[in-house]
Amino acid sequence: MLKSLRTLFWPKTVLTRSSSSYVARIRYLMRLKEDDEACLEAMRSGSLLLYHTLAPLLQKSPSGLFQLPAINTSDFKGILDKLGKNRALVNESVLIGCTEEDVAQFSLDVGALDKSEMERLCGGVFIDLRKAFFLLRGTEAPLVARGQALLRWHQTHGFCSASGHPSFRNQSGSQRVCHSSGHTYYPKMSPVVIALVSDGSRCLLGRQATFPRGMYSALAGFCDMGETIEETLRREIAEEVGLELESLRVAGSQHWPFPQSSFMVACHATVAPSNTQVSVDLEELEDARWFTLQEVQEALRLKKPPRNPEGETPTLWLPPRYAIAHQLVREWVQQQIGAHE
Ligand SMILES: NC(=O)C1=CN([C@@H]2O[C@H](COP(=O)(O)OP(=O)(O)OC[C@H]3O[C@@H](n4cnc5c(N)ncnc54)[C@H](OP(=O)(O)O)[C@@H]3O)[C@@H](O)[C@H]2O)C=CC1
Ligand SMILES: [Mg+2]
Repeated sequence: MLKSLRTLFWPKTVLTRSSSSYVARIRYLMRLKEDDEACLEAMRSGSLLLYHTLAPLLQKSPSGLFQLPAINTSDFKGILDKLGKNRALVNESVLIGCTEEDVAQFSLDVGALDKSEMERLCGGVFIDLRKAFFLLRGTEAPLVARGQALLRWHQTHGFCSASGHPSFRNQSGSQRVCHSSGHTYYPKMSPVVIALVSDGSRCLLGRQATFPRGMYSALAGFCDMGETIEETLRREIAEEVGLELESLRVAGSQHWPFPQSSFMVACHATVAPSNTQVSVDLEELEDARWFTLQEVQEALRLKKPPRNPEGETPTLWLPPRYAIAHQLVREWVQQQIGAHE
């Protein structure tokens, strides 16, 4: 069991940290990305986030909460020794960050090793990332998403699209190079705009047929080549629900790992109260409709997803806390409450 291992839990982000230590850490990470030797050196004293076929390893803390165990690299080498596996596996990990104590953080997919044996030796369980998002809190959800996204990118970008030859990663995993064509490839995110549309008193939510029963989310769409955020959102809302936007305001952004990495730009948008007749594009969405403040507040109060069995009218539920759609809904609720005080 992992009891014999030194397990470090990821520290919480401190927003008031001094800028000098922040700058020093960023400069250190820059060097690790560019210098293979320095990266290998940092790996020796670094910590690892483990995945099995892209499912992250989670541990239950004594208080019953799930957390990400950051396993010391040297302890992980001990596990490989026990399994009779080559220690060089550690070098396949990719750099994902650095703690405030200057410990370099890496993620590694151990899909080539026996899953239950790894779970036993590490004292955790590999959980599908979508489920992990419901279990993790604070800065752990974005960290686990980042680690998975970078591993996935390497697993799916092994060849140069110009020459067809294999491409090779640098030690940190921040890029891949094809020695035949000379092309350098960097991890890619697709830009997406997501918006919570309001008519002043209600908000518009939609669902795709693949969503769990009862789940609705803010409307989203990928940017077409050359589009601005405003153009994408205007087009997507017109395409998906047949409405013309009156205004929009950018409210935040996040990296989203599903199905491939997206860069989500989140907005609050409005339509005129006289222009609320929804016409759903059923190719894109199964349903979209207006929800009242009360309906949304009830959904936010749910502690866990409702059962919603077939044949019964489903209870509304919303994307997980970490999804930016969830944050948009919470902000809208606050705006509505503020407007009526
Ligand atoms: N974090 C959050 O809160 C939320 C995140 N999202 C994410 O936003 C993203 C976009 O939302 P969605 O409504 O599905 O987008 P769209 O409305 O743009 O529809 C998706 C379709 O667009 C096509 N498409 C165009 N460009 C791309 C691209 N670069 N990558 C993949 N598909 C592309 C695909 O069609 P085809 O397969 O026919 O080629 C795909 O099925 C999804 O990844 C979703 O997971 C959505 C809601 C909430
Ligand atoms: Mg869409």
